[in-house]
Amino acid sequence: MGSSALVFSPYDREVLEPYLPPRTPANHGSLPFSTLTFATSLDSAISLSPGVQTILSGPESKAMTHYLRSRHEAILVGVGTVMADDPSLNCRLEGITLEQQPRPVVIDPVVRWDVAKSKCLSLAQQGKGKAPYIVCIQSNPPFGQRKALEAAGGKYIYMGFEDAMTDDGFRFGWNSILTALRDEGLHSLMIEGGGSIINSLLVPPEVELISSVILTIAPTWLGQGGVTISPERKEKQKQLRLQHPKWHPLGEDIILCGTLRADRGNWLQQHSK
Ligand SMILES: NC(=O)c1ccc[n+]([C@@H]2O[C@H](COP(=O)([O-])OP(=O)(O)OC[C@H]3O[C@@H](n4cnc5c(N)ncnc54)[C@H](O)[C@@H]3O)[C@@H](O)[C@H]2O)c1
Ligand SMILES: Nc1nc(=O)c(N)c(NC[C@H](O)[C@H](O)[C@H](O)COP(=O)(O)O)[nH]1
Repeated sequence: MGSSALVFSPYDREVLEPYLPPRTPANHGSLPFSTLTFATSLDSAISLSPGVQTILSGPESKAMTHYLRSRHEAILVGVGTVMADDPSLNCRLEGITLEQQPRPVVIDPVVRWDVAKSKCLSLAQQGKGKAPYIVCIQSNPPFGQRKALEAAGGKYIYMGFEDAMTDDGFRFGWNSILTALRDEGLHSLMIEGGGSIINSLLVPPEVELISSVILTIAPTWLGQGGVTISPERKEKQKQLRLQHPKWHPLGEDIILCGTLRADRGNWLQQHSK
């Protein structure tokens, strides 16, 4: 995505409003309002392959993503995404103050990402975004990286070792991740990807932690071999279906909003036009 300021219309903002975190944060103690949001192709791919950044959003839905960034206190991605994209993870809408910028959160269990060389940290050093919080298990990250991160206002958040080890590496439970972020004072979280992060959230019981879903669907097929969104289906699991879906065309793309959480249904029914 480029660096010029973006504009998102008041009409489009109103359409999204029922799916966004309340402007006054909810009860102290509750987990962050978590919005799952990503751009997908018609064949459910979010990129051509794991290490490749693939632009799917058109200019209008790109502006929407930046509006979403302005409406959440944090923006979460996995280490695969920061390694592939070296993203800015800031909001480039006109008139956004540093206070309104989202806090980037990167899930990076064994600290593979060199934050000191990242665009994201460089922007924080220039006052154009906040420095990231890195969720990891590694209790001794490289000294130079830690120094640069902390000097810019970022930090490592250390998760417990005991529960995290699986056959294919370290996996933190989503409840634990959201609890750790709540304890950092974050009330709302926009989860942008990548594939591993999204697929691991779209299974019960984790799916109940997602407050809203806002997808960009681009009119393109990426073909086989891409990073696809297709969560594991557990035995006897019911079909996972978006509740209270709302379709909203934006440029050449379509935005699909909805919820997966039983307790959000009534609220959405009352507030959706
Ligand atoms: N189209 C979009 O909206 C969009 C959004 C984000 C990323 N992407 C693309 O997705 C691709 C990256 O996806 P990916 O699946 O390879 O990487 P990812 O960003 O999902 O990161 C995966 C890594 O995160 C860590 N991780 C994930 N869940 C964890 C958990 N519960 N506990 C501990 N660690 C966990 C693991 O180390 C894992 O290897 C890139 O090509 C990127 O461009 C696209
Ligand atoms: N909404 C959206 N449309 C896309 O076409 C695309 N590729 C992404 N990808 C999300 C991922 O998190 C990327 O890393 C950031 O979109 C890049 O982020 P920056 O603009 O550099 O901040 N997201």
